Amino acid sequence: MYVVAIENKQKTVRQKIVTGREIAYSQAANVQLDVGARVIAVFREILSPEEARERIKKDVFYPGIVAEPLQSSNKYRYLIFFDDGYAQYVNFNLVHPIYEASKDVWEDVNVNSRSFIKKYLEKYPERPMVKLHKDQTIRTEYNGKWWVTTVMSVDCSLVQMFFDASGRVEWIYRGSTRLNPMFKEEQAASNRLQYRQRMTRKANTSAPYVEYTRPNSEQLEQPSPPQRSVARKSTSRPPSSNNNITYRVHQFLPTPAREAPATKIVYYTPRRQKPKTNVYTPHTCGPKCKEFMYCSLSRLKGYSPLSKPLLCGFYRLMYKCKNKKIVLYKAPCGRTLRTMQEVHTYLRITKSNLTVDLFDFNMYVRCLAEFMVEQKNVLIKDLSQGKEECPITVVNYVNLDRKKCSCWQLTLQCLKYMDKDTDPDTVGYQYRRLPEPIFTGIYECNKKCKCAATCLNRVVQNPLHHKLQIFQTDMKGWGIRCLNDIPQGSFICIYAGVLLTEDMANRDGKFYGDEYLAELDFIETAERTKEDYEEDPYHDEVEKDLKTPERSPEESGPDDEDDDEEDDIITNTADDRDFIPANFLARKPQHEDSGIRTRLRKRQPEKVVVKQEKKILITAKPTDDNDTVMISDDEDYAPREPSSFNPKQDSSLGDGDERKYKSVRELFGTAEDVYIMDAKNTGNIGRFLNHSCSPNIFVQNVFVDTHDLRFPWVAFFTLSYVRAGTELTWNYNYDIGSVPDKELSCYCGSSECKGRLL
Ligand SMILES: C[S@@+](CC[C@H](N)C(=O)[O-])C[C@H]1O[C@@H](n2cnc3c(N)ncnc32)[C@H](O)[C@@H]1O
Repeated sequence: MYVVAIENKQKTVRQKIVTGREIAYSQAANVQLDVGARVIAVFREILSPEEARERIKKDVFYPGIVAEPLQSSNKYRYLIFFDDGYAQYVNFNLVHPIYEASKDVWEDVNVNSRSFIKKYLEKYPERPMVKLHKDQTIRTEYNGKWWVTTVMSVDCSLVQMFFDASGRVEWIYRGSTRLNPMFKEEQAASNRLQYRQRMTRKANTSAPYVEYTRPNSEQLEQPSPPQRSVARKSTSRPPSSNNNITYRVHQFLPTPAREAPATKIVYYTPRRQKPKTNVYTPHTCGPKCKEFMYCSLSRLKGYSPLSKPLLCGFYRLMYKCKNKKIVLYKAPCGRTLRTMQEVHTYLRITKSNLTVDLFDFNMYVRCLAEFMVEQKNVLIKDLSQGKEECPITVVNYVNLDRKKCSCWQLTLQCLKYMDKDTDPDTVGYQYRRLPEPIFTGIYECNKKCKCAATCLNRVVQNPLHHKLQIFQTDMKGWGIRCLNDIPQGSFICIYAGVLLTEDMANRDGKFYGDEYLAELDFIETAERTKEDYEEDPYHDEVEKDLKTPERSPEESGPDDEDDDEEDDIITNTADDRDFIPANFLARKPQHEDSGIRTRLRKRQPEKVVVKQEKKILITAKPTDDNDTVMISDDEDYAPREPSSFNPKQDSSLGDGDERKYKSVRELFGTAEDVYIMDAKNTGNIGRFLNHSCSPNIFVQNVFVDTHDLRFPWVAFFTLSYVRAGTELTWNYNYDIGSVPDKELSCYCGSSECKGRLL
């Protein structure tokens, strides 16, 4: 215990007995403080011009903990989590160590922030944070409710939010669960049956997401209690009987080569066996036009799909038209084909056995390019051991009328959830390609339909089409890359495996690994997306209900002082550990106002001032009630409105995404749960597709042999044009932190990488 002499305004001195946890040094530390250090630090408040006229801005010390050390990435400031829920960057000379701290430092913190601080320190340096940028809109909690807020600015780990309805402005830690994406991430980790964001929601690619800083395994403890025992990728389905081949995995896994093989792109030159005939002479196209072809499709087994028409005698020409480059095909008979529609019609009337998806009008797609690896490095020439050959298609295209086809109509149900002006002809397969995912699923024609096998609504039921290669990646084990350019929306393959129930998957996954488990969660994904669609009016209602005061200029953006801070970035590249406060002071003139503001606060009376004693400052009084702390003296201390790092515990507060209806899955029985596809021992090439946070293929649920919503096939399509030699990757949509004792770093290498898979 320490006896402290306290002088009040009237200069009368009284004595007080306090513990070492209630007093701090009167000087800033001259060594780097570690994360978790117990400190008092100055909190800088923002004053509006009117307030500034009325009173002077006071430097007030509040107790807290160091949440980030001084480092170049945060401009050599400490991030301080104040006990009463505020967060702010503070210059090191305004941070004073507290004299003593409990072994578990969070025990000294106000009860409202305790669990947050405890979890933060236990997990540090892993810090999931919402990745945000200016003008982004998300929901943020305030006073037990979710509000629509807009990002005003981002400063390292803090974000300044503008509450659209009330005009409130607040700085919030980006890892706070008061930010809805962060809240949902936490919910997902603790709720086995949460509803995840899916690749089927392509529109969400710019939505905010939670990013995990790469953990330092030595410093990390194990994550908090999760609910599931194995990891499962979202969405997949094997065929019960289909021509997508499955094979035993171990048969084609040779020892990986130590060195990456030399690679190159080679361009085929079509060998013209007949004199060039593509000069047009007027004629009516018909089956006779086929006679101009150099060879039949059946002789082109093993060639890439896009090269086949060119090898058969078609020319693919690039023209410049009004400064725009366009692609044209010239048929062997000389007929010019300018669009997919013209190609489709031409192939039909000439009764050609070429299919329309062998053509492409994207000028960047290189039809004759092939990615080659040195022969000696080719480990297996055919992964499917002859089973997965290029299809010999029987061409008999019928002009499928979408309006009359009940399968197409089922696919078009998704129009209900799209912009009302959406043209139905642009939804779903476009000449056997899928430009965008459809979250309500695709319904293909099947053997019960009257149409031919070459119908435009039969895609994933066909075998592998593109040349793929399994290769050893640097960090992710085996992966798949394409050997030819692949146009956007092309079907790659399905995800095949053995179907397991939830219980079986948990048991098998625990003992034999869960790397190849994928959930058939079409129902949950579709329902979730539908509800999101229906929720849109909710925002308007919320906003209507609230008065929207005008934003004052000083609230509407950072003031001049903020601009100054931007100029103060120190470009010191030395290790953060080398930081010596004294040198820093000598190098850089002290900036009066370099602490970043956390949020606007209720203004407090003038008397909130810290008394600087010669040796020590009286500081935080740890309490278990909401009175937070004592600064200087009980008389002088005026507590501010407490803030928080977590949403207020309000039973009515969901994740802002509460479900309104019963799930369709319940109609199948009370014991029904998602089925899981296990591709560990029996699967197809889909099992080798790695994860990426910026994937180039997406998952589409397709109904082929059954319309039972529990059993869609899961098919992969290209999200964009993919160049030969590129690895094909999808987004696993794992729930980070959901598997006990399991952490998996992500090595996708994308600039958007979240840092963790699990
Ligand atoms: C379905 S398997 C993919 C094929 C796997 N690479 C193999 O060699 O069989 C999933 C596993 O691949 C690895 N993996 C996939 N994507 C990854 C990524 N982005 N970062 C790290 N590991 C990854 C992980 O070990 C994961 O459990």
